[in-house]
Amino acid sequence: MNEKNFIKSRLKGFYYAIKGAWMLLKTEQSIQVQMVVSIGVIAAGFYFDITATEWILQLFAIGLVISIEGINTAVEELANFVHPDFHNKIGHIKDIAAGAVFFAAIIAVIIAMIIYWPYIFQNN
Ligand SMILES: Nc1ncnc2c1ncn2[C@@H]1O[C@H](COP(=O)(O)OP(=O)(O)OP(=O)(O)O)[C@@H](O)[C@H]1O
Repeated sequence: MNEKNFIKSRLKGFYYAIKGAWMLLKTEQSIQVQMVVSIGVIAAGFYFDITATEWILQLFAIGLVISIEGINTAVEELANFVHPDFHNKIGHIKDIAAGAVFFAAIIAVIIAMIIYWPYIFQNN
């Protein structure tokens, strides 16, 4: 593959990724909820004027949750496509994918508590 084709295929990959991100935002309620929560904590970040390190942790947590939620959606879509009917194995696969989101969400909540607890409850 020459250099021009390489750049072209990378740009195409980028376009598909943007398209996928837009589809997630437009169609997936779980992603829309995560987006609203993310906007809320970003607003809180500005309101409490959190430090650069806290911003990094907060943005990392937001990225982690939204990314895993997106992968969970892809797993669900794939499961529904491969086996549209009820099957214990499909249920198991979907539960595991949802479990991954749970881990990320719990960590994000803990990070948010560590960041905001001092700003909210220790006014000094
Ligand atoms: N085809 C299936 N076979 C067995 N269990 C399923 C199947 N589809 C869903 N389940 C069970 O229902 C749970 C929720 O499924 P899913 O995440 O697809 O949500 P939904 O309520 O079916 O649809 P949506 O999230 O799109 O509103 C799964 O974690 C799994 O336990």
